[in-house]
Amino acid sequence: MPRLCSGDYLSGSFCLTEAGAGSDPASMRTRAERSGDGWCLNGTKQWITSAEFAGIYVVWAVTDPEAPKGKGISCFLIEAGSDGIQVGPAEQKMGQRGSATNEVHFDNVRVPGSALLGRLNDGYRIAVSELAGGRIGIGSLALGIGLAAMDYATRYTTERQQFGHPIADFQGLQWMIADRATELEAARLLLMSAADRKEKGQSFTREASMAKLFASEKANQACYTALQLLGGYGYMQEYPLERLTRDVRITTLYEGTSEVQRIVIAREILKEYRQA
Ligand SMILES: CC(C)(COP(=O)(O)OP(=O)(O)OC[C@H]1O[C@@H](n2cnc3c(N)ncnc32)[C@H](O)[C@@H]1OP(=O)(O)O)[C@@H](O)C(=O)NCCC(=O)NCCSC(=O)CCS(=O)O
Repeated sequence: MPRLCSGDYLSGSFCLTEAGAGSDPASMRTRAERSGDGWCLNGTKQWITSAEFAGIYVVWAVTDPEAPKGKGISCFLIEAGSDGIQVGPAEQKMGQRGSATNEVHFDNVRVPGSALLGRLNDGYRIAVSELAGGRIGIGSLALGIGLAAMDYATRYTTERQQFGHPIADFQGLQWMIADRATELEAARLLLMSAADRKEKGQSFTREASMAKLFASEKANQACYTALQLLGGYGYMQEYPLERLTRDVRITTLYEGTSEVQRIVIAREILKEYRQA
């Protein structure tokens, strides 16, 4: 942590996803086998944010293949310079091109026993609980993009003249502005509520998924509307809507798709009813 906070490490990377283990990370195939006092890791992680800049990787690997699904996974902290780690080139993405996304290969990477984070075979719980916190972050990112898009487009409607009027005078457009503003405000309140619960040490899994689901879907809709308000200009790279619309698209996918958020929300609600 001190090296991450001081900037000695430009970033850390969260290495969970694999080619065959995206929405279902417990089906991962990366293995960590005992090697003397330590561990030897083999496998490939996919779509890892900032891997090419990372000083340290948080890596999940199967440590007990005989255990029931999700019960034999452990979490390791691995220094970027370790022998056997290879980082692939940055992926060519639709958006968020300011953020590098790489594959990370672990080929007989040997780490000491002290690299184990948390308890042996209890790593999957660390992954899912960290994802819940991350969802507040991605929801907030989505909200920021949605607000920026609508801010730009709303100002544009007051300046753009058609049919002898600023287009903001037309009720059809006013309703679009009103609906998006209402949805983004609701998203903001859901995010604040989830963050507040997290900060107070209360359970927040359900609230984080609700906030991420709603904020990312509504931010995508906001970018669509904002581009529509600019008409053909919105489609041009010269204007910011083209980039915002590409950047926002990933927010309903990463840190868990909208469909995964619905699984989490439904499970959390049903848990209460089943316990009653
Ligand atoms: C779809 C899933 C929610 C399904 O989960 P699973 O069925 O595989 O696992 P669970 O049984 O729900 O949970 C396992 C275990 O952990 C406990 N748990 C669950 N949530 C929490 C929590 N918030 N805090 C603490 N503990 C929690 C749960 O009770 C279980 O414990 P027991 O076994 O009962 O003891 C899940 O697979 C899922 O979320 N999938 C989506 C994965 C995802 O979001 N991937 C994104 C990867 S990161 C990314 O995209 C960004 C790139 S990067 O950062 O570089």
